[in-house]
Amino acid sequence: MEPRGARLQSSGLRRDLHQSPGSEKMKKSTESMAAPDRRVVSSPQSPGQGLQRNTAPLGPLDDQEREEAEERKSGQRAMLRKAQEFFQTCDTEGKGFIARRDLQRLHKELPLSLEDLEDVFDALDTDGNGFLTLEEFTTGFSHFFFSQNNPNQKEDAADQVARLREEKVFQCRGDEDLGDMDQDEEVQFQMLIDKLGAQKALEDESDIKQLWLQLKKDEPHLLSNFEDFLTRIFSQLQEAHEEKNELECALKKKIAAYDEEIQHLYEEMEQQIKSEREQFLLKDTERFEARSQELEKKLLAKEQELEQLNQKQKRLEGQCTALHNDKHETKAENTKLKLTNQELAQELERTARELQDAQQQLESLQQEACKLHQEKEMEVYRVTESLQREKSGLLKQLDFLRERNKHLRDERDINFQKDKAAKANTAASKASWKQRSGSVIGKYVDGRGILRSQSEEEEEDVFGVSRRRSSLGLSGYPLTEEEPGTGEPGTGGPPCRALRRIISIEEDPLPQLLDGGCERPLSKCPEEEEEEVSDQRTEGQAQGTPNLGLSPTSPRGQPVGKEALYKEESSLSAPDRLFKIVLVGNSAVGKTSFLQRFCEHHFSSGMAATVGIDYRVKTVTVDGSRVALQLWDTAGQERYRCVTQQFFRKADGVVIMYDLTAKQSFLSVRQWLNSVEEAVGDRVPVLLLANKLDNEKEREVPRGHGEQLAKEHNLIFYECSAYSGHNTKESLLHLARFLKEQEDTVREDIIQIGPPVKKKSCCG
Ligand SMILES: Nc1nc2c(ncn2[C@@H]2O[C@H](COP(=O)(O)OP(=O)(O)OP(=O)(O)O)[C@@H](O)[C@H]2O)c(=O)[nH]1
Ligand SMILES: [Ca+2]
Ligand SMILES: [Mg+2]
Repeated sequence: MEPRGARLQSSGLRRDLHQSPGSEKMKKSTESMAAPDRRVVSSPQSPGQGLQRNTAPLGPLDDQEREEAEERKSGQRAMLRKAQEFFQTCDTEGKGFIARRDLQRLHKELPLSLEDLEDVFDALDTDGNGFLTLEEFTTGFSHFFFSQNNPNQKEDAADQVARLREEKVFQCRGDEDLGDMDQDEEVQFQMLIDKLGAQKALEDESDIKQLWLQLKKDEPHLLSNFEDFLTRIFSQLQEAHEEKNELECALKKKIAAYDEEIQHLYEEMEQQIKSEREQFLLKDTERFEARSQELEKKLLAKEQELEQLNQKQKRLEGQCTALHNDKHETKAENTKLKLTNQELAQELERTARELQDAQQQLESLQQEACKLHQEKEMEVYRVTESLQREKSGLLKQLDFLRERNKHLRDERDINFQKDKAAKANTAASKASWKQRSGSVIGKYVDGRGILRSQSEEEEEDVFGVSRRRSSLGLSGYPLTEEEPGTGEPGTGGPPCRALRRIISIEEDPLPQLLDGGCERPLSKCPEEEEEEVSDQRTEGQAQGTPNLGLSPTSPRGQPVGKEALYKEESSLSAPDRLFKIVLVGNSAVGKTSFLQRFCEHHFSSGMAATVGIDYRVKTVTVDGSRVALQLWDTAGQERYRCVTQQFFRKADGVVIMYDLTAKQSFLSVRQWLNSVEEAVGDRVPVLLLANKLDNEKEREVPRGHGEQLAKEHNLIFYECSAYSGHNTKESLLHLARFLKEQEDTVREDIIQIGPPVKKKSCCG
């Protein structure tokens, strides 16, 4: 139930509005409400449309009325202004209309209850749409105003105003004359009020009291009607009030129910939210935990990695330090090594100097040795040469003696009759020397035997020489072999002396030719000059012919009286160097025949087997230089092998010969190779010759075998024929060239003091 004060206040406001538009209270309140915009408050406003409409139907007025109208008009304007100001105060948001709640908001600022304000709103909201336009608002205001101030308005309006005026009067009077009321009347009225039961319904009973008092005083007959009316009204009011209370009660209940429901819903919602939140939190926590575990794992891994890296770094640091130390050590060592190096370099320099000195010394020594060697060779050659000369002289003498012998034989034939016994003797001795079993010496021995018996003085000289020629290197072996055959042992001193002379290859010499001496080496083949010409053909022909023409019938082909001619020629072509070449091979392979072909350019069948050793010298031109070849012809017969062996030692080259028509001679080649190797190793080049190529019909050794053997032992290989002369010269020239080239290389090496050269391959 609303307090009484509120109802009174509400009527107070209405009173204020009716009484004076410019009343202080209202002004104050509106001003306070419009405080945010004072300009609006102060500026005068043009009157609204509704105002003009309302003011238009004013009729003709007298002066007083005009004054009143004027007054009304100004009051109207002020009222309108106030209404607008109030409207704006209410419409704080500037929407252009006032909603119910806008007005309700003012209940704190205005001395009105919410209920009063609602009543005001309902009254102003003429179209009932729930909000007040400015027009509605001002119209409402002016309606109040005009209905209050204009008595010429419609009847109901006039009534209203009159009533309001009465009210006003009563109020004033009530205020002023309350004390004047009779105690009696007061009691009467109270009784009425009690009867009506209006105390509860009426907040301010003064109005009714005054009305009742007035009625009682002015028209007492209407009083009962009024009282009935009041009773009816109040009963209705009571009913309405009760109804209202009931409704309020129901509303409250409903509100409570709603509240409860809302509370319930709220709680439910809260519960739901809570559970949701919890779930979410749970999930979140789980996720967070999982994530944190993951992160922890990662962190752990990272930490381990870090640890590893740390260790690595430490290790590297350690290594660094070690390396640093090493570096220092190495530096120190380096310095030491450098010092050592310097020392060594100095030493090396010193050694090099010493070496150089030594080399120089060596060189000079070598030169000296070379010189000595040359001198020696020259000496030996000179000796050989003199021997040759001697030999040649002796041969001449022999020829002469043979001639003599012939003569003597002739004489003997003449004397045959005289001495028969002597004749028979001589014939027998001669026959025994005709066989091949004999040796070259045999011829001389044969001659000597005869000579000896014929001429004692001449014989001595002749035999001395002839024996030497045939028994070279044999220590008089032929003598013991052959003398018995002749039945004439070496009785005299001279023959023994001559035969015992040993000419070994060691003593063998560089020809005197090298000295450029004019002495002619008689041991040379008679056709030597011709041979040289074979290299330089034009010369040879001219020289060769006279030789042959002069040649006497001597078996060894040494023409008498040729010596002078050779002497002259020899001076023209002195050899640069001398090579000693030893020929070996089984007996009868044709060594002697080969040499004869090579040196003398002819072949004689029925050659006697060589006894011991023989030699020839031949000068050839190889690549523009003169080379003297000292060719040692050995005896192939078994019994002379030990002699042959000795000759290998000083040989520069060896020729091993086999007979391609005699397989045995080829099979023996290996033995010969062994012998050579035993004596000189493999430092000496070997020429393997297969002789008798002319006799192809009887060939027993295929060419391939010879080639194969040569290849195996790194030999020079030729097939030749002493008979036809095929390959005789070529093969020996090949060997000579090889020897020369080898020597050239060695010489160069000696000069350069280089390392010793390996033996050069001969079959290139
Ligand atoms: N058909 C032919 N017969 C030859 C050839 N060479 C040599 N003869 C003959 O073979 C025989 C032996 O010749 P020699 O020259 O005495 O043999 P050798 O090798 O000197 O013999 P020894 O002095 O005993 O070592 C002789 O009857 C020669 O006529 C040749 O090329 N062809
Ligand atoms: Ca409205
Ligand atoms: Mg021979």
